[in-house]
Amino acid sequence: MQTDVEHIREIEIVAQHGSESRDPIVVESWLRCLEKHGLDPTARSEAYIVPDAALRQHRQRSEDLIRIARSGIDDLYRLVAGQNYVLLLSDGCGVTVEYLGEESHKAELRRSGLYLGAEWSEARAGTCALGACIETGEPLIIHQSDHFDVTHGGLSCTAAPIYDTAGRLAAVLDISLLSSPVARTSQLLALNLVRQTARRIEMANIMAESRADWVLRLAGSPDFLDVDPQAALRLDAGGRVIGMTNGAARLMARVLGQDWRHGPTLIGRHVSEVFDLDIDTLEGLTRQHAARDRLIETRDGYRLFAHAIEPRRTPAPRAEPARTLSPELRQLAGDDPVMRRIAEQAAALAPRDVPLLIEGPSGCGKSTLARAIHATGRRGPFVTIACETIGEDEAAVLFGRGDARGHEAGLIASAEGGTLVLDNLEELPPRLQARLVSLIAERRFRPVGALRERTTTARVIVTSRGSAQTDSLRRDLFHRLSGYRLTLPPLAQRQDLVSLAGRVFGQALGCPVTFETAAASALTRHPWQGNLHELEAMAQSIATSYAPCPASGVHLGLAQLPPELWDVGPTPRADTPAMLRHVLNQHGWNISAVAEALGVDRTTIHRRMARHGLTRASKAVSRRPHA
Ligand SMILES: Nc1ncnc2c1ncn2[C@@H]1O[C@H](COP(=O)(O)OP(=O)(O)OP(=O)(O)O)[C@@H](O)[C@H]1O
Repeated sequence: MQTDVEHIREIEIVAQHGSESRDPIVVESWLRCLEKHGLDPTARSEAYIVPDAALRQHRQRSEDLIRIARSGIDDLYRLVAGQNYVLLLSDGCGVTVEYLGEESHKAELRRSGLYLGAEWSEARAGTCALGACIETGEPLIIHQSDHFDVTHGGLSCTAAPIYDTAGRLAAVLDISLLSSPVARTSQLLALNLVRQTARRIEMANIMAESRADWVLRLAGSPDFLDVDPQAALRLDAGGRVIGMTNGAARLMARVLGQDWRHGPTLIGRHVSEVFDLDIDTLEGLTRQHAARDRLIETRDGYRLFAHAIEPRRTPAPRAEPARTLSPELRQLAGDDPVMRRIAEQAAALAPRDVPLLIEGPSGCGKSTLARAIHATGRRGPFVTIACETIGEDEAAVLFGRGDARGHEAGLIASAEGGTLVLDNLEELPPRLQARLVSLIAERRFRPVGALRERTTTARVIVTSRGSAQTDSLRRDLFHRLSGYRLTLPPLAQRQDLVSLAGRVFGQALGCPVTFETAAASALTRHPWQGNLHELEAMAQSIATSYAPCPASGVHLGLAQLPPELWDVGPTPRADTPAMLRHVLNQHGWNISAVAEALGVDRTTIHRRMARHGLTRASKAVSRRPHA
């Protein structure tokens, strides 16, 4: 058994020379504690229990997850309780929102932090299973002297992450022992148990969310396929992925050559990019067929058994909620199913007093969405802070000032009663980001030089260009926001690209704009790396050639579009969603005319429309007048 002095000495040696004997996951966490969190191994800090009001907030945010996780964690606790384990469920900030432990040990457990409300983020508690699991996204064991802080040196903790169906870390499940006489390897069984329970909770979650959609469940063996699958995907009527378990995210990422940690970027990919199947072939994978026959292959050559579960038919049409969208959100959603779903989520969140994170690449419409949410749900001022314009020493611009040098209101105070948008927050200097944690979590902020904190009633919306899991957007800020997060797709993925381009060109030219098929096809194949910024710039670049524009409008061919669109690459498949929508619009949704134009029969058009989720309801949205 190591003494405290030996433990601190070991951390110092590992910091300089690395370690052969410690698990690399532990070594990396120690280094993060020293370098990223600035923790001191010689300082002992007792477990921290958040105040009751903060705990209530954390539990409220995790309510849905706790409900769904309930039976899984009860089962797990029953399995391990006899061996003195305590079970903790933490949210993405490391705050324990659910706890199962022996009542008779309550006082000791509370002292050690194995208790409701204990905060186990790495930044606060040093290396610990919950904190390291949040940082790495991996299941892991932190046993006794693996802990950074000697205060926790008796604990043995094993944790696994739970992801939501959008691929974001939602919670961490942990089982811990107050003191364990045995070696680290004894926890390997515990690790498997926690990992399996986390997987089952994710499975229950995706099933609860997917009643009206296809679910594709996967397993390596036909025997467990229908009872305990390893991964699951939720698919829309067009075969695009709209939800997944972490097992499925890892599988997709491997096939697509991406990092699974960027889970949200996998949403919207087509199932046929990952497996040798399409929405039309899912019926052959339902339980009507023997499990052994439901074999599919991934695009990188691995075989898996699959179980497709059909959507439950409900009498209410799915497009119904679109009618309840505010004009601003309806305009923003255009005629794209993914955007429509985002607009529906935004409409539900607009009246709620919660901080929001909107993310997506530059120019995909983050600020516009923030404004639409404000217009939908709030009165009062709408204040946008362009974070790239605020320097390290300009805290007073944001927070105001309240010292001998006088009083200054600051931008945060100017949003009182309205909406405060922190635009591209990752551009704000890290020291100022740190000061925003309490603004986002509790709406409190302290003006420069002031002794007291102030509160604000402004609703905070943060936008971010990157994947918010990057280091520049502080992890604790990100976790405080991650419960309410809207991820906008890049322009190239939008199904309504051609009609949207028509609107943007129409605005620039000052008259209605439509496109010939070759021009529309070029638009759908351009990568649009600058998203709407690039589309708007392109529209502006040709606008002068059409001034004055005839009131009857213009029908643009490929030659009238800028040369960067001429190199159109491979011939388009006429059934890509954006092209099909374009041809449908061109022919006033007359299926016979569309079938004739594309040289296929009407049944094929109906099948393709179903595959891409193009319905008469979405047609109504597409025919809105030009903005
Ligand atoms: N749905 C939409 N339809 C038409 N135009 C849009 C839509 N959404 C955004 N725009 C326009 O596209 C441009 C870029 O949008 P916006 O500034 O909201 O993007 P952003 O993601 O916040 O960009 P950045 O990351 O550069 O700050 C703006 O001129 C905006 O008016």
